[in-house]
Amino acid sequence: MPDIKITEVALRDGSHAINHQYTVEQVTQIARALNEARVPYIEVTHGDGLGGSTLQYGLSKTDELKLIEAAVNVADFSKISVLLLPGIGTIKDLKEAHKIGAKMVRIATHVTEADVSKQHIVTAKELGMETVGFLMMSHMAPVEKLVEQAKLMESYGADSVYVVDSAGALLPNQVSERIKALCSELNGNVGFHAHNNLSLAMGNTLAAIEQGATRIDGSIRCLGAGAGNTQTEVLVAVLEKMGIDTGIDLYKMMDIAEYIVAPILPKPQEITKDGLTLGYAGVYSSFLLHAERAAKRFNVDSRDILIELGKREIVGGQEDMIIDVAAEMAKKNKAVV
Ligand SMILES: C[C@H](O)CC(=O)C(=O)O
Ligand SMILES: [Mn+2]
Repeated sequence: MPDIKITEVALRDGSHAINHQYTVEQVTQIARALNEARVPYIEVTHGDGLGGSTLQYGLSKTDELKLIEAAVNVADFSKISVLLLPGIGTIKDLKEAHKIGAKMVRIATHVTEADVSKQHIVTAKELGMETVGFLMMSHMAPVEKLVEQAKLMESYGADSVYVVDSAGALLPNQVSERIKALCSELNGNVGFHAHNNLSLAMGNTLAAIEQGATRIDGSIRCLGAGAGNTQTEVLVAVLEKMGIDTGIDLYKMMDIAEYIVAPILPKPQEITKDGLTLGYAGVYSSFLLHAERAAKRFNVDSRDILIELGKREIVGGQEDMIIDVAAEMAKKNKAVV
């Protein structure tokens, strides 16, 4: 039994970074290779979870059930996971994903809205799926609130609850206090999902592990929203050096990153000015491309849009506000000229 169980999220969180353009061929190739490298969990879904393919969130090139099925077909070791945000994905979507072979589901809510996850968690458990509560934008709630919400998810039946640093805004001490509190208050596993917008994904992940988190997310070659997540192959190497077992084959992961994932990246994953602004302003990482498009359309600075979104505490599901904010800025700029 590995000490730390890693969920590879490039085929879900990375969907944001490539504008939801995954093909069946790409998912098949990547999932097959990750399975051979013995990654415990591989998450495959639209970036915004089941049912995310909409004008609001971005249309997928390929029906996500086809992508999930493609991954299931080549994974005899790895469990295929799906993400579901209540309000975007439905119980029907969950049942369909389960029917085609998804073994784990992560039910994601804003950090203060765990109560909306109840029926989805209950249904997932009834279906016999491993079930995870995923508390997004965890930097926006004080520790006590986070604990309260995590306990709710556990009371509905979640096997694990994650602290999700959606904006890549948490500092290491803030991760430590959150994970420590959850580990002492919950009976199940505690997990951590990072974004690298402030270059802290690895440091924060190690802080989480030090405080007792045993479920950790990573994206190979950093293929995730914003500046990406904790880079999985690097994490495997670091943990190996620390004597922590992940059960994952390091050389195979390096090869997948170099020869399969890097060639499909539209551009190398790095901390750009906009990626950095996400972490600095505490904005949802998946807003990056939306804000960049709005900035171009309205001829305003994308950083100003992101800073304003942060001030207004805009969260996932409010993507239409990105356009509103950009339009307002353009109007103001015009008035000044
Ligand atoms: C729907 C989001 O992209 C989920 C996630 O990965 C995060 O909040 O971070
Ligand atoms: Mn994420």
